[in-house]
Amino acid sequence: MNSQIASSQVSPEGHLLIGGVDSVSLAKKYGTPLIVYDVGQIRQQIRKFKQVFEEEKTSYAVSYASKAFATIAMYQVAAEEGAYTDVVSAGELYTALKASFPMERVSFHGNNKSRAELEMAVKNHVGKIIIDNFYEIKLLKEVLQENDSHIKVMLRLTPGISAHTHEYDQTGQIDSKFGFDLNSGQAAKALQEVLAEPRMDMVGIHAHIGSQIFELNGFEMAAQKLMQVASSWREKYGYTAKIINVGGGFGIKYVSSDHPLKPEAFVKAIVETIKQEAAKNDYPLPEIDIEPGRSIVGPAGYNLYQVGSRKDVPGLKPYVTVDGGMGDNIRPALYQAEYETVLANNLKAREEEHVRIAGKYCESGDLLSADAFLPKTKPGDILAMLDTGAYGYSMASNYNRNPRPAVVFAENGHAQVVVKRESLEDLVRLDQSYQED
Ligand SMILES: Cc1ncc(COP(=O)(O)O)c(C=O)c1O
Ligand SMILES: N[C@@H](CCCC[NH3+])C(=O)O
Repeated sequence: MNSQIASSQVSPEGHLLIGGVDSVSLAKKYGTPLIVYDVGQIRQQIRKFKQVFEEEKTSYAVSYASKAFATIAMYQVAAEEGAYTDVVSAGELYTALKASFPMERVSFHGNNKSRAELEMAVKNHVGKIIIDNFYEIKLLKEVLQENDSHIKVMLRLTPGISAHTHEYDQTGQIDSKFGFDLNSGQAAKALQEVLAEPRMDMVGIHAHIGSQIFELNGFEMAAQKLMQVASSWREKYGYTAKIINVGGGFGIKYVSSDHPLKPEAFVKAIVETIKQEAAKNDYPLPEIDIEPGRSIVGPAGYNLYQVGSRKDVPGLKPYVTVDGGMGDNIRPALYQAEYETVLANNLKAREEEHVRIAGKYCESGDLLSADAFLPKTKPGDILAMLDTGAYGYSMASNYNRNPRPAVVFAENGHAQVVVKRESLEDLVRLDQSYQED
């Protein structure tokens, strides 16, 4: 049996249990493809992050990077667990508002926030704006004046660290599109501009080096760099950062060859680095903020699919086709991301063939798995792809006019639909007929 499945997740008839609920019954009841979250696992991960900070006795914020999975129910769970959250668009902010997420715990990120988005953030009193560029300083200044308002801000810095991860997932390297560059003096200029603006309360600095990172080193370097910048700004400009935010990016295990540290181990290393740097430079210990997305929701998510057609290719791995694909999980096509897959309706069956799991979309690249080791499958079987909770549903599309799947939250043996399946009618809801004059 797949080693990523705990024995407690196997029902007596050999079905996969998610949050104590039979996944095969869920597939029958709600249809496939279906996205199911084990909510207990989400809560547990947030608690583990918080525990590290509590043990280290530092002030902190665990800010859930909601781009990984942004729905009303998810913001509610994050709020219940005392997490903060980051949003990167009016849409995410609107969803957080609908979830009654406490606005003072929201940070607004983004490298091209529009005037309308900044207005929405200011009017709803979000906790912090993480300023990314000079244009944004100007826009925000205008918005604050027009609304006779004040807001806490942080500056996003580009620390010049190339994290070991997929090129598309790097964000801290010098030529990144995100943040103010340190070496050219951009960052110091931004600091001066922001300090000169009485409506902006400059509370600290931020860096995020990338996503799905396995090594401690990049995070330690980023933490050290931020503290060095903070110390030099204190000396040069008399400015003391109250918050150091080191972003997210803690890697998770997708396949058996992945060996990441526990997400909370990354945080411990970051806190220790910041403490050491603070002691070395006699700097008042700042609040330490993190922004994990993937590590909070990734391992808790499962995509359930029903097996349909099969194509055998002499001498090559067969294609086993399912009723979903790149529309509900673009990551394999976009990043060659790998996942483990199990036969959810018979976990006890012996794996006997290597297959390719193809999606139903009209793209040869629509392969959910290039190599899955599975028992022999037949049409109607339910496959569960594991660890799909981050950047799956949030990057879903209606390609080929396929409706997006429903999302179910399962916890303590109960399941509840938290996002309905799109209907065919939903697909044409915004369409208008065209009439020639
Ligand atoms: C600024 C920022 N914070 C946090 C995250 C979350 O990253 P992850 O989901 O890898 O933890 C991202 C995404 O890479 C990001 O851009
Ligand atoms: N969508 C990416 C992560 C993006 C992180 C956002 N900066 C992934 O699935 O790996």
